[in-house]
Amino acid sequence: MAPMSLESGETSGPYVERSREDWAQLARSTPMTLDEETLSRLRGMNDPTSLREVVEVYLPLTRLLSEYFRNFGDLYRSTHDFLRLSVERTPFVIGVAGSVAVGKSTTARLLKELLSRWPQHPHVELVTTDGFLFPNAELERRNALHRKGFPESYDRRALLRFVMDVKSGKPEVSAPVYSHLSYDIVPDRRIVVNQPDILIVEGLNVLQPARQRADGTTGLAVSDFFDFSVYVDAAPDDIKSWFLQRFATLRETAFRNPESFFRRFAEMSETEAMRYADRVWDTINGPNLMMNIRPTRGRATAILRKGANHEVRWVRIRKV
Ligand SMILES: Nc1ncnc2c1ncn2[C@@H]1O[C@H](COP(=O)(O)OP(=O)(O)O)[C@@H](O)[C@H]1O
Ligand SMILES: CC(C)(COP(=O)(O)O)[C@@H](O)C(=O)NCCC(=O)O
Repeated sequence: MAPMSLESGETSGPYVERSREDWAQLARSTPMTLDEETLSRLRGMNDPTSLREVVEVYLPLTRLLSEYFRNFGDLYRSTHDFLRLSVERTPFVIGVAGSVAVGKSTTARLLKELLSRWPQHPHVELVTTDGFLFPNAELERRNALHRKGFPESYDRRALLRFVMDVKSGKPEVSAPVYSHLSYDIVPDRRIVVNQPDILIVEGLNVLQPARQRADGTTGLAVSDFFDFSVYVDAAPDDIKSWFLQRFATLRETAFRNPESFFRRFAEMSETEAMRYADRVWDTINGPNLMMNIRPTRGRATAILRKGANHEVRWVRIRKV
């Protein structure tokens, strides 16, 4: 069978695809719980996600998620009855994947906010995988400082341990923290996740399958613990232009902070700084997208495909 083209909007096999218009119809009667002020707090830099986008794209997604969540609870209860186990319910885990600068953070933060507002008020936690990047000194030792964001730049074992601990119901599981300001892991700082009902794990590589070991066996990957996953998708040229626009905005804002690792880009000429950003895309983030991130797209439960103006044009769902 010829591989399915995601550009043409076809539907085939175990997937169903809905145009933006059809998708929006699926949650027509769902009440909107977010206001403009909350949305502006959740939006990433240069991300124009509107309240209309929340109503037409994210509410249907949360309705679908609530079906998965309910079924997950039923399955969990019945299998535990069968096994005569009396363990507390463990969290429902959602992965959010996609390129650098595609808007994953906005999607993940929106999901956190909308799911927390469900009638049963679940406790929702969000963790980004950048905390599991190796510190710069370790990346340097591994000759991988120019590979930040590639699968090998993460402490995958620690990330897997973190997700497994949370998923198995352990209290107070902690994760390291990354700072865009210092461009490094923050020493002596951890965030703590305490038995949430829902855990959202957001990052470039969260849909990667497990690696094969030298002896030919495969281990586990974080994606093995996902109960639902979302891939935020767009044309690579659009994502590159969003990355460059964001870099230009960061030059005017965050990079001006005297403590910013990127301070020198606020000080050099715009042409020079933008030439650097273009090179970062062409040598790091672009190749990582094409070689590692995009190939995991088909593994997601839901794909949100954005157009050049950031609006989601169509949604693809795995039927099974
Ligand atoms: N150099 C930087 N300085 C400050 N903030 C940054 C920098 N690079 C990225 N960010 C912010 O970090 C967050 C994550 O960015 P990214 O990993 O590109 O994911 P996405 O754009 O898909 O949400 C975004 O909110 C972005 O605005
Ligand atoms: C921090 C990131 C690797 C993304 O981390 P994630 O939370 O998606 O794992 C990325 O946003 C980034 O800043 N890449 C750096 C590329 C570079 O300038 O070297």
